[in-house]
Amino acid sequence: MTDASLRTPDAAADSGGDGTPLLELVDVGKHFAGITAITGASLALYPGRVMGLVGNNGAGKSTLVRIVSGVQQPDEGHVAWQGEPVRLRNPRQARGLGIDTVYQELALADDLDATANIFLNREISRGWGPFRVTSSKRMRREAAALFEKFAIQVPASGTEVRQMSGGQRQGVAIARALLGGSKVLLLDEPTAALGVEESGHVEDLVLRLRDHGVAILLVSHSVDQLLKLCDDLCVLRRGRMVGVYSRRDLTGSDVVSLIVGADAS
Ligand SMILES: Nc1ncnc2c1ncn2[C@@H]1O[C@H](COP(=O)(O)OP(=O)(O)OP(=O)(O)O)[C@@H](O)[C@H]1O
Repeated sequence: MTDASLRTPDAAADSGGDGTPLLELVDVGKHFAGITAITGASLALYPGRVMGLVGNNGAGKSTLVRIVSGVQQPDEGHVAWQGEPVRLRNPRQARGLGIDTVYQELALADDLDATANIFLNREISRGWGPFRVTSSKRMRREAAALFEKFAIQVPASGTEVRQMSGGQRQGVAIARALLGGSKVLLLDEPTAALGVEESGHVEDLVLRLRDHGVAILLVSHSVDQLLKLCDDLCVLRRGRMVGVYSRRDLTGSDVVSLIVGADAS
């Protein structure tokens, strides 16, 4: 691998200054044999802003995440990247642009340490041909620097991730996305399996990512968490987009009302 692939995001380095979103969904819809999973979904993600994605079970959140991450393609509307329409054919293409997803399962290699996990399939090596060797020292150094930059409290080397806490594992999975140069991070219920203290650590990390200019789409069922972390909230209900709201305009009971469909007033 080359040094150029070792990019971590930096504040507002990309679009956003001119008001163009990094990523936009325009009237996106997806149907399965007569079932509307989602329709009329429009939202924009900007560097250094957190968009919450909220809705009851079956509201269409996962479908929307799968569209943004390139797993599924919309059959209505379109996706735009830095103002240009784009067709995200698969997750690899999305990652190539800088869109990465951290799913609840995390998909870590349990028997490897944090450094090996974040460099998995993109190991740094030196030399050439039969003399090519992986540069463990340099990977450990770069992993440690990345953990320090985002204050991710994990042992960089020597501890298998299976021995780590849920919050630490979440940190490793997020670091892996950052190492690939993610500008847009989709976080799928990152604290669903965590206790109060560990959830707090992950929430702090989300805010640090935001402060470093990452655009975040956060799926969460916790209204408190959404109000704490998000700048904007996109509310879905039964496959339809209810709207995108500024967090400043919402109380917790407004959010609940929007989710279940009662009059928010
Ligand atoms: N591949 C599929 N085939 C058929 N129906 C699907 C498919 N994927 C999603 N759906 C349907 O689309 C609707 C939205 O599903 P989706 O998983 O996006 O909701 P969700 O908000 O993520 O729900 P949850 O919080 O339970 O994960 C549901 O009615 C679901 O059954």
